Amino acid sequence: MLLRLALAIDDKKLETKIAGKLDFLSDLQIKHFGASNTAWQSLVRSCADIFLISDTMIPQPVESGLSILNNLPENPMTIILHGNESSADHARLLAAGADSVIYSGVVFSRLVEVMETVIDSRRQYNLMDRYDRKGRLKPKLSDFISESQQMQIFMEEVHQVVTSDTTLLILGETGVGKEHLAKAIHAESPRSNGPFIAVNTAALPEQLLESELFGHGQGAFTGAIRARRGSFELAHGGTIFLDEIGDMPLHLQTKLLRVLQEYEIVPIGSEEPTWVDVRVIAATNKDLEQEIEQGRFRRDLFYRISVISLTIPPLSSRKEDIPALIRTFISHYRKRIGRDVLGISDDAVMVMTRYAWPGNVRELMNVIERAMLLCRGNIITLKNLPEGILTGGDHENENNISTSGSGRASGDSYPLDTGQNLQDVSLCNQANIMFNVSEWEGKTLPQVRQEVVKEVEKIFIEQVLLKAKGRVGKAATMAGIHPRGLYSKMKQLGIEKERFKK
Ligand SMILES: Nc1ncnc2c1ncn2[C@@H]1O[C@H](COP(=O)(O)OP(=O)(O)OP(=O)(O)O)[C@@H](O)[C@H]1O
Repeated sequence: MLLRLALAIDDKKLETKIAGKLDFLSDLQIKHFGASNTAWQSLVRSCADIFLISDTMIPQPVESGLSILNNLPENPMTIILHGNESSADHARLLAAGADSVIYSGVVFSRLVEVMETVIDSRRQYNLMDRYDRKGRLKPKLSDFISESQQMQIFMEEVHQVVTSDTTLLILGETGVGKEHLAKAIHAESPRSNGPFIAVNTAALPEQLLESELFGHGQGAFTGAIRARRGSFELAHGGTIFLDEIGDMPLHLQTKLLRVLQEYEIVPIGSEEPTWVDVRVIAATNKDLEQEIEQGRFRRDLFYRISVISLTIPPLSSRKEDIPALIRTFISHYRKRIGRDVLGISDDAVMVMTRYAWPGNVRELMNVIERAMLLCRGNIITLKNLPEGILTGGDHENENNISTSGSGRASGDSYPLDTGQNLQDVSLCNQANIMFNVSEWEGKTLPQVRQEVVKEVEKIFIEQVLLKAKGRVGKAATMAGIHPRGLYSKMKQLGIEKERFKK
């Protein structure tokens, strides 16, 4: 983040000397306000992080003057240069809320030392403010679930680009984890000590977005009573994440292109460019090539941002990741919502694995959170899942299903899709997926046959009931048996039709 230092010192020579000494700090932007009668109003609206001002600048009584500065939204640090050494005056200013009071006649090197310390602590404060107050999850690349081959290949690509400082374009369907990935890349990049600032470019009207990105000066437009710093300035030394870049208005695309070429921003209403050191990660779920064809996206900007592009595979194409993601979210929400939910039944996992997840990981997270809130015991069951999931949506990509790693226990069940969806799985794997093979040890073939038949019947009946949405008559027709026969089987196997009703 760029730090703003506001100087209003009644000794012009001293002000110039201090500015000259601190000018080498690349994250410091120095603004001079002079010592005129009108300087105070501009100071208050300057959006500064640090004020270095003469005591003569503060309106009387000093207590109210300092309280105005202390109540500014930036929560600035105030250093007062005092014309005399009187410790009583210094104590009064400190009691009134100044962070530091220095005698203006002090040795110059001592004054610079104090300033450097204040600037450093402000840097730390800004970082703490960004990361700790909101207590957000800090994603790590190592936490990305990659049971599926698609995700393993994808994460290899990610690891190759994480340490480079190049602009990145992350593509993928909505909710697939583009911002999550951008945060993880930032956290493992050499910029991880700097801020990560995310801006959703589709969420704001054009003028607000421009101000959000580049900032504005005081009086830049009606209502701009105070200066405002833009996200590029806040992201100085770190990463800016431009979400939904495909929705950015054309005229801002031109401004953005300039930033990417020159690394300079010009706040609205200002003519003074400011240099920023920022890595840009952009994301979209739109087809940018198509947007270019339609004249809605600049080709030159596309080339600039897509030096490296990463496409996160949709959840529907990496269903092997679903059981592990479910477990991760259960333990995440267990802590967050304080519910003693320990796991999820296998039939619920199976149904979730077969669902198409158009809202991707976000939708999966929401379904788990909801299920945990509804769950009466400590295991999530089919009853806790929304109808849309139970009826399976369009059951897209069923041939991607695998439940490896779901930790099945004997006696649990899930509906099996008969036929082709297991074609490419070896026989041995099929057995392991469907049954707890280790429990067959020491049993005779007739005993195992009886157990297996019972299990297969259960799976099959659940499958037809699921398809028939709990209507026993329809399920019996699909199963090719009499409804009475199906009822008695269901009773014997402990299957309740209510679980499958819409
Ligand atoms: N691999 C993952 N592990 C854990 N949580 C994840 C993962 N991927 C995504 N999430 C979570 O899913 C939710 C949606 O992710 P995110 O906002 O990054 O998606 P997105 O692709 O940027 O969505 P949109 O296109 O709608 O902006 C977030 O709460 C995020 O923390």
